[in-house]
Amino acid sequence: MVDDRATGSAHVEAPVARHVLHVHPNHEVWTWAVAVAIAADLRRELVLQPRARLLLSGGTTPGPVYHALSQAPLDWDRVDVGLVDERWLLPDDPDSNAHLVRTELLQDRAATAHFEPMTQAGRHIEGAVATANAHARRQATVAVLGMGEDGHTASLFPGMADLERVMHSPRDYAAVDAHGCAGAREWPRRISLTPHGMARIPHRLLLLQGERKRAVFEQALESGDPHRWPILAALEGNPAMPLQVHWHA
Ligand SMILES: O=C1O[C@H](COP(=O)(O)O)[C@@H](O)[C@H](O)[C@H]1O
Repeated sequence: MVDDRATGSAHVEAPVARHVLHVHPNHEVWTWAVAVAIAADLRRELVLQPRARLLLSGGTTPGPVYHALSQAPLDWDRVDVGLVDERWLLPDDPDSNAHLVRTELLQDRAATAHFEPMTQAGRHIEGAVATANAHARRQATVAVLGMGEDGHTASLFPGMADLERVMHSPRDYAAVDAHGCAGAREWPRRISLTPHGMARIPHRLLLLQGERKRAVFEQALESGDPHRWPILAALEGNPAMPLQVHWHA
């Protein structure tokens, strides 16, 4: 474990470094450390490229990070913001991932970022997937991932009917049907980044909170079975760019 004396955070590199675990002492340090890491990745990209792309997850975990990130001094008008996954809900539905991004990130300095919601009134799910795949032709710089206690990431749920097809899809995004998966809660119809899409993104951050999620992540690593533990898909990618896991108790 390596100490970062300035923040009280520490990080552990896995023996074959497919991930690096950053252990933060509390929620506030976790929030700001993750926001600063995302901003640094975007800033580096904006030095090299005219625009940068950021893909964001929804759920209950990342809101405070997005809020902190909205205050980062960046050329936000050169940043495109897309989604890692979306529930088949309209973008202004309070349970949509788009709503979380709009209310927590696209404020303050980040208000000028260009947002690409996945859903639109009157659009069929296949049309929304096609648009998401068209946007994905532009390589994303950073993806912020979450994980449910069932081991799902994005909208890749263990046991869902479509999992095999989606796990091997050659496209970046796919429509998924997670009927019967408790982790999908009341939104089984979704659009998700696929393992193929995830692996193309150089900077992948996984945000975890609590002992339970850390234990689930460790159980997944131990098992090595991505069908039981879709979170393992987040480990795939450029071996020189391991998944950055940020955790606090
Ligand atoms: O449904 C979803 O859940 C995961 C994890 O959410 P959390 O509430 O456990 O933080 C999230 O990463 C994903 O984007 C979302 O659609």
